Amino acid sequence: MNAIETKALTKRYRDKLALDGLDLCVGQGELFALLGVNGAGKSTAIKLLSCLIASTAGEAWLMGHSILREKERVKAVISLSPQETAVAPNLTVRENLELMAGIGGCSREEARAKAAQSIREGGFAQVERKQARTLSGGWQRRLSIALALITDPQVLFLDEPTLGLDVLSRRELWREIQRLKGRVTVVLTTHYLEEAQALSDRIGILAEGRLRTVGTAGELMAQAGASSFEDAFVALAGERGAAL
Ligand SMILES: Nc1ncnc2c1ncn2[C@@H]1O[C@H](COP(=O)(O)OP(=O)(O)OP(=O)(O)O)[C@@H](O)[C@H]1O
Repeated sequence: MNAIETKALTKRYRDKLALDGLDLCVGQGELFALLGVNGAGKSTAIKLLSCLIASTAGEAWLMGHSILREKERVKAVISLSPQETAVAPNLTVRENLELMAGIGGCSREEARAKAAQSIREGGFAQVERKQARTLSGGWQRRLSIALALITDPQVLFLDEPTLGLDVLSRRELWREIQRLKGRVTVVLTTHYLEEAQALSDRIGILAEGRLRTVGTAGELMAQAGASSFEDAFVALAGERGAAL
C-alpha cells in the first residue's frame, strides 16, 4: 500500500484552479518534496491531503483511508507542521509537548512520558524550561516539528520547514528531517532547491496547479538537459517546462 495516492485531485477557488487533476503516489517511508513557484498549488495540495480544505473533485487516500469518506481516520494517521510555526508562545517547550500529546489523546501520564522522550530524542534538554516565545527561530521550528511528531503520525507534512532560517539552523533541521527517513512518510514543500535535492527521495514540480513532472533530482536534471538542479527547476517549473 502506498502512503499517499491521489486521483485527479482538484481544487477550485471561484475562478482559480489552484490544483488541477493531481495524480500522485508516494511510498511508505519516502521523503517527497513538492516544488513550484509562488502560487503553484503546493499549500493547496497539502491542505487537501491533511483534510483542512475540501476538494472540488477527485479523490485521495492516506494509508488507504479516503479523504472524502474517512476524514477522521486520515487525521489519525497524519500530522502537519504548517508554514507558520505552530507553538503556544507562553508555554515552555515541555508544556507545549505535553499539551500536544494530550490533544492527541494521551493520558496525563502518557503525555509526560511522550514529552520526555521527545525532549531526549529531539535534543531539547537545554531549552525544555524556556517559554516558546523566547526561543530562536531555529528552535521554534524544531519544536514545531516535534509537536507534529508527538502523535506518532505515519505521514508528516512539512510546509516550508526552514523558511527564514539561517544556514546553520537550516542544516540542523535537515539532520532532524533526515532522521525521519524510512520511518515516517514525509511530504515537504520548500523554495530552497538545495534542500529538496539534499533531503528528498523524489521531487514533484507543480506549475499553475498541474504536476509537471516527478523524479529524483538526477532524473529531473536529465529530463531538462540541465547540469544543475536549479537550471532543471527553472526549465521544468517555468513556461518551457510545459513543452518538455
Ligand atoms: N483561500 C483562497 N481563495 C482564493 N484563492 C486561493 C486561496 N488559497 C490559495 N489560492 C490561490 O490558489 C493558487 C495556489 O495557491 P497555493 O497557496 O496553493 O500556492 P503555493 O504553491 O503554496 O504558493 P507559495 O509558494 O506562495 O506558498 C494561488 O493562485 C492562490 O492565489
